[in-house]
Amino acid sequence: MALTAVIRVPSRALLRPWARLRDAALGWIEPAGGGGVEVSAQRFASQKVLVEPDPAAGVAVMKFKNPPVNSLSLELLTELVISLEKLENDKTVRGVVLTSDCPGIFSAGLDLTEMCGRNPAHYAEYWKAVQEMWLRLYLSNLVLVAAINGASPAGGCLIALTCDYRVMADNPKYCIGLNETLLGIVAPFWFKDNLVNTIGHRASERALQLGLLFPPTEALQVGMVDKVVPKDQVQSTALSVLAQWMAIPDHARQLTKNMMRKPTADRLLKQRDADIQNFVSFISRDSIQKSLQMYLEKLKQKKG
Ligand SMILES: CCCCCCC/C=C/C(=O)SCCNC(=O)CCNC(=O)[C@H](O)C(C)(C)COP(=O)(O)OP(=O)(O)OC[C@H]1O[C@@H](n2cnc3c(N)ncnc32)[C@H](O)[C@@H]1OP(=O)(O)O
Repeated sequence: MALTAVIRVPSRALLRPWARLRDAALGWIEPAGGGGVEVSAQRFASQKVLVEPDPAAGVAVMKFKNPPVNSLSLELLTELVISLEKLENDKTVRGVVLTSDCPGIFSAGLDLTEMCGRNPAHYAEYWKAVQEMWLRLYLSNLVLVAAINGASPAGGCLIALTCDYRVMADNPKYCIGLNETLLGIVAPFWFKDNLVNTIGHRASERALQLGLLFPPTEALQVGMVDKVVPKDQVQSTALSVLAQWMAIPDHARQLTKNMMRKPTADRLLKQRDADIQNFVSFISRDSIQKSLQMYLEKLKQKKG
């Protein structure tokens, strides 16, 4: 991967490359001149997120690669944020297509194994990473187009909802939606806000309470996706849409996007810590842990 962003990081963290990269990606870095050292991010080859830049076109394709189902593990979330940050800082890139490298699955959503049987400190770290992913994507200055080439429940749907435009493959087996209630859990307010901003209040109320997973044609009808095309045209269509959006002057489009989205993002930014505490206490409940364990068991038994 030809990404060569240089990140200034605190020298103390050199002992822990993983934590250092995460800190840099999440913005926990010393200011320039603060005694850090410069390292090329290219040295740390990404494994869960593949980025294919096309500088001539000013675009990149970002592919999630966390088989079998692209669950959003802490590692994938961290790599996603790092990759996005590099692209934001790359002056040759103005737009990104987000898609999946796993056949038939865009993303299975948050990684249930990160939310089951762990300790409160882990839940807090995980939730902070989920928040960070959403904030970075939702407020990105880049044009983001989701090429939804597979199933996209819950957190997978959330990623698609952060994009400026969604193209979905026409396979009726691929469903998209915020199905949290089916797991006995509740979509956080910022998931809900992002959905309401996309499909409106009444449709969101119904979709969220019932945990609806929409097949492509229904997703199109309700406005959850913008275009449905045959599977082999998803990426090319997403790239064409990207080109249309990139015909608009960046500064005008970016200011408009920010004007539309900032109030929603600010709601979370103002109460990030409280939101983390809320998540930790909710997810730590015995009843919630039991529900999630049962759901995971059901997924496993489906095979046998
Ligand atoms: C106050 C705050 C409250 C908390 C808010 C929390 C918000 C939560 C958001 C979420 O995103 S929760 C996750 C929701 N995701 C789902 O419900 C999807 C579950 N998965 C599926 O429906 C299916 O796996 C699939 C995506 C449709 C793919 O089906 P397929 O038949 O292709 O694969 P499977 O055999 O089902 O799965 C393979 C393998 O992967 C494991 N797995 C599936 N999904 C997840 C996941 N989200 N996290 C972790 N692991 C997952 C599944 O158990 C199988 O494992 P093995 O049996 O191979 O060990």
